[in-house]
Amino acid sequence: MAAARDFAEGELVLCEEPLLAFELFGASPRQEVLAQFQALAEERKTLVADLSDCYALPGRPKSLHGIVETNNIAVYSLGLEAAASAPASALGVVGNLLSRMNHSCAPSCEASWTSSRRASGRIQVRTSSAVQEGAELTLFYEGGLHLRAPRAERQGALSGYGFRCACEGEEAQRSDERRARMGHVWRGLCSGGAEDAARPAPEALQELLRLYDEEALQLHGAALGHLAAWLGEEHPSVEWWRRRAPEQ
Ligand SMILES: C[S@@+](CC[C@H](N)C(=O)[O-])C[C@H]1O[C@@H](n2cnc3c(N)ncnc32)[C@H](O)[C@@H]1O
Repeated sequence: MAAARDFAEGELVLCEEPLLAFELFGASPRQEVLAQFQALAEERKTLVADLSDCYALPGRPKSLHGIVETNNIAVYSLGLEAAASAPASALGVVGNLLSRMNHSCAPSCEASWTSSRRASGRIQVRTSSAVQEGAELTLFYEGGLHLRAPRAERQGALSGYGFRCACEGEEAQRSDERRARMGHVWRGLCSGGAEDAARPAPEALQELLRLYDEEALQLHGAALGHLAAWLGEEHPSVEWWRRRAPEQ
């Protein structure tokens, strides 16, 4: 999907009612998807069926499962109501426009849910940096979960989408080191480094933000969702990050 005009950072690219939106870490996502699909109006069923299925063999029919695996984008949102058993508030979302977007490990856009309530929300995509007319509008399919991981790990996480992300180039080695460091700092923040409520580990957060900048990753909304899910919305680190997040 290419930009039809210039977009400023943080601009709304699309906002749509999802075709399917299921709990990624729910007890039975396949059954949930099937029930949602069966409840769709006929024309919306056709929109789902028109999406690609990277699992379908040549000449053989597509399957709902294959379409969902190929097209669901993981979205983590602050305060999103989730099943009590879920480790994070995460939805797998299939959308008529959303699912036309390609993946990039340094994406130009970020997807989020418009509401703290799953039932009343829509999926929206905003640019995370300025995008020029004609440039591709891309998303990180895994919703940021594997964003702070080296290339090999990202490629493994993306294998279910039926393509191999071609992050190459001279910078690949340095990028791997930076993302490994991002993962390390991130895990420190989530498992103790930011536990002290009076002192939200500002050095670690600043290092993390600097690494985001060096990687040209302006995805603070996704980072915010993860922090909130793991530390709780009231944690000072979450508040610190919230001030840098794009408008919802
Ligand atoms: C969610 S769909 C994306 C929309 C699809 N390109 C279309 O034309 O409708 C996912 C599929 O797009 C392709 N794709 C997405 N991002 C890609 C990338 N970075 N490199 C290669 N193929 C990609 C893969 O075939 C993948 O199975």
